Amino acid sequence: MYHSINHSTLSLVDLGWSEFFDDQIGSDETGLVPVRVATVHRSRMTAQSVAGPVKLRLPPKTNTAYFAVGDWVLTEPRTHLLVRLLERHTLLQRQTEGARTSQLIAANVDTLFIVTSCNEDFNHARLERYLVLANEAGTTPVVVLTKADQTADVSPFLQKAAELQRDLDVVAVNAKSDEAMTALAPWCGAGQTVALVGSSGVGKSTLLNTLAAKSSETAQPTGGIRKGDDKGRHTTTSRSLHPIIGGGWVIDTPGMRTLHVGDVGIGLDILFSEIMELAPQCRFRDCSHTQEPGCAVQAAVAAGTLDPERLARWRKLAEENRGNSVTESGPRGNKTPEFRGKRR
Ligand SMILES: Nc1nc2c(ncn2[C@@H]2O[C@H](COP(=O)(O)OP(=O)(O)OP(=O)(O)O)[C@@H](O)[C@H]2O)c(=O)[nH]1
Ligand SMILES: [Zn+2]
Repeated sequence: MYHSINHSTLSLVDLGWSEFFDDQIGSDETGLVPVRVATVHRSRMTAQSVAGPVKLRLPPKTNTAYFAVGDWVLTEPRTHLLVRLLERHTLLQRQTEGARTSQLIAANVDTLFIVTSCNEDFNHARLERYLVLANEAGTTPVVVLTKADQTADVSPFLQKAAELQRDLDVVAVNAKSDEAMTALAPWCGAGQTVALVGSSGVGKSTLLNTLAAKSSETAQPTGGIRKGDDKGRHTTTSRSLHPIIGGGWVIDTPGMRTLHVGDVGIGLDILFSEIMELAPQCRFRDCSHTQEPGCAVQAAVAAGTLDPERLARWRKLAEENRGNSVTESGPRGNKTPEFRGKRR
């Protein structure tokens, strides 16, 4: 089976362009060409243009760490010289331990496919961290449960995933099969951008190869999983923008071992909305929901409508977020909130 992308039929809208970006073009910039960043390396970057892939010419002293895969940039038509980065619609980023700025994961992503498999990779606390990341970026999260073909019953996994966040979409697939493509089609239409995150070995590369219908020469290498511990080996090393068959774009991300949270207040409130909605009913406005009298959150735990482990995970993330946020005073309070995504 061989598929090819006919670049001559691509429009800017097919590439993910919208009014949001159009509105940013100055009257003196109409001669410049918008292209979408496809790969970011230490000293070089490539992009997708309506005419196909291009190698960007970078001005001297360009710091490529300020650019993310999925970014829209304006370029000189003949030289492909990078002129200006356009403001992002969404920005997925993560805090790195001890780092003063965050690491950019991907920009202008509509949907984040949070990939986990129907085995012991499934981990509430880890998935909740990915959900916070997506919520904070303004990106719609979808939990994709892979290896549905390797479990007798997917329903407990579907159930556990659906409980992670209100109105969360959850899909179970065999990442190796073309049916995965059909199941994920609602988020992969023309001009839509999805990104894949998840632990090593859950099937991100396999899913990417299915979505992009990679031939064996262009396929991402996939790692054979080690028997016994359900942990894969790291096989993905860099991120890039790939066309999805039938429309849309997919960005793969290298396995992220640690995912710290900071400056994600909105992301946390969306994730734990059932807890947030109880808080105003507590007797004390500054209730810590631990042992205060008249605490609506503790009452929900006692009534069996709120899982105490869920409450404990909220507490842990909220505390970590407080310690890592710029709005807090203290040693980390002088961080500059640069390059933050715009919320919808
Ligand atoms: N049967 C089955 N095997 C799968 C499925 N998804 C992934 N695999 C297998 O699981 C192994 C790991 O998949 P990868 O796609 O390499 O995982 P990854 O998430 O890209 O891993 P990293 O590159 O390390 O981040 C491979 O041997 C895949 O063939 C699935 O849905 N069903
Ligand atoms: Zn309370």
